[in-house]
Amino acid sequence: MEKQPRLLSSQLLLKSRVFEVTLNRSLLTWKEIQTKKKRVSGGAHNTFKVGSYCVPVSEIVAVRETEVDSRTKDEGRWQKMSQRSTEGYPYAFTVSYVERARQHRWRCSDVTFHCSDGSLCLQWIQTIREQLALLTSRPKHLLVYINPYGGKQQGKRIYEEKVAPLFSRASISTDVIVTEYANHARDHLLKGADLRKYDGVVCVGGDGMFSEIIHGLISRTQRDAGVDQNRPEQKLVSCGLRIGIIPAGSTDCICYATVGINDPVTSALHIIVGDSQPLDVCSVHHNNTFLRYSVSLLGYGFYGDVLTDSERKRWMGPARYDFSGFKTFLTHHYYEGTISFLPATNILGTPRDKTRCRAGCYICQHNGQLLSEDGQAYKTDEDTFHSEYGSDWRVIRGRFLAINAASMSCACPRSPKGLSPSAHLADGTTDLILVRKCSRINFLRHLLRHTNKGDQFDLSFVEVHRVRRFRFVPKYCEGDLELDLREGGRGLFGHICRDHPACGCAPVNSSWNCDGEILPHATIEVGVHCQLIRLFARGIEEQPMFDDPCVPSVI
Ligand SMILES: Nc1ncnc2c1ncn2[C@@H]1O[C@H](COP(=O)(O)OP(=O)(O)OP(=O)(O)O)[C@@H](O)[C@H]1O
Ligand SMILES: CCCCCCCCCCCCC/C=C/[C@@H](O)[C@H](CO)NC(C)=O
Ligand SMILES: [Ca+2]
Repeated sequence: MEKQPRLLSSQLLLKSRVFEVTLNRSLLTWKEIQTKKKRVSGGAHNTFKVGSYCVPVSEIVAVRETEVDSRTKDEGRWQKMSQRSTEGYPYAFTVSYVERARQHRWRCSDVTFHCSDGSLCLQWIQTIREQLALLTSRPKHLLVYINPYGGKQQGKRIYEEKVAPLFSRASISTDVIVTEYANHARDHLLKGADLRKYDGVVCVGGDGMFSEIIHGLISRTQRDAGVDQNRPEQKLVSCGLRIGIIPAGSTDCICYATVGINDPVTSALHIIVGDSQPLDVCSVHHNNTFLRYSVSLLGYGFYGDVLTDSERKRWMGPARYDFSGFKTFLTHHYYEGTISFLPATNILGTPRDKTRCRAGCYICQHNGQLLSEDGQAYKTDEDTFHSEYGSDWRVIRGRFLAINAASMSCACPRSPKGLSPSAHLADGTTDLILVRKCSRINFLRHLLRHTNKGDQFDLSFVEVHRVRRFRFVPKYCEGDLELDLREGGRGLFGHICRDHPACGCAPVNSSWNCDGEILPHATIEVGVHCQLIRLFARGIEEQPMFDDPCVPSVI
């Protein structure tokens, strides 16, 4: 690696020991000067190692002047520091930086360096600040929406106690709106907010709240650009503002699948360092009318029924999904219909390969580049689009327990590898998973494989296709019949019995679960818009970085 010119280098005191501290354009390093040696155990001979640490400048949160007291704070308790320990070093500055912990968790840690004179101390502070100012991808002013009722209703507390102090340490100013009703954030983004003032939007809540934010932002962007969202084949304009997710919901699938953990401090730090992760967005239409956008799961059958049932049990909090999941599993309803899809061809990756979408994903970059070069998915090619029964499209009629389209892995704490473990965040495709009618025990095998190492696709009744577009038409959908059935119309068609002798009144149609919202129609048409939005995230990092030399650990 090319050696970077030093911007500053001084001998400073850290915890009573003298370190050579160096700053160049990309790294802050501190190396103990060998006055004392640290014994490292484990060898036949005694070996000695000198502490040497480094932090990338891009992961420094802030630097501040620190008042030197005879008392110093150490690991949460106040300790008396001997007068000798800071003698000759009466000035100090503290660097806050990102430290990696287990399971993709980030923490904000502090290191305080003591200096022999005041001007040197100020020079360090000023030079580090100048370096931080060069990081133009960092947000300075954010618009924050808090859903006080998401998840365990802790959104406001989480933001105030864990996130706001970090934003203020990083000199990020915020306008905060605590929502007062559902769709408050969406409508504010769509109609009220002056978005030119902000470098990004932050959503404190769960997947449903995130969905509100993207609907506000995407629709606003299309409206401003004069783009008609009702045309399914329309190429959409990508959004300029990045979105940060502070997880405070029940599933927090989008946060988990893009960061690797649902932890508010980790997410806040990804926002502060100005990460950027593009994300595919599916548009969902019914009869040439725009319905909704989806970034994670579009699920018909099992996941639609789980959601429909769980919405009536919101009072249970996150546990409602377990309750409704178990209940829906027992009902074991299947649904008939026709699914047609346009397979994604000439791309890297398949839904059954072992590659995982990780930070800096090559497959996303490669496939995204292909799409932007030839505009393949949106040639506004009425021909391809309408040739449903032409050679490009595939058509499958059948009885399904579940039809799931996963535009990302949909990993979440309940299923750490997700519904489609090899799906990509930004490759312009969605993984269409068809689970045909099978026995309860087989369906259970499929479900349980979401939670263990088993391959949930390696079952005769499951198939998975990586697609750019798909359509679904339920068997029973003529005219108003569909609506009548869906709206619980207990009228003429409300109780159509099929071969369910036990209940005698199985519903003929399910509903679509669209990122946790129920769609009003079963007949839908879906297209993937490659990298339409960007998050303050970087994708899941390849491995816990404990052994990486470039974190504050002994080199
Ligand atoms: N002030 C509010 N009052 C009532 N509902 C709100 C309010 N603000 C937002 N909402 C709605 O609450 C719904 C659920 O919120 P959210 O997604 O934050 O939590 P969740 O459903 O518990 O979590 P998840 O979506 O991860 O399962 C969203 O659809 C959102 O539109
Ligand atoms: C009877 C055993 C069942 C075990 C099943 C475990 C499978 C869990 C897979 C969960 C995937 C969730 C995908 C995310 C969907 C979100 O969009 C949505 C809104 O938050 N959440 C749900 C639960 O619909
Ligand atoms: Ca994708």
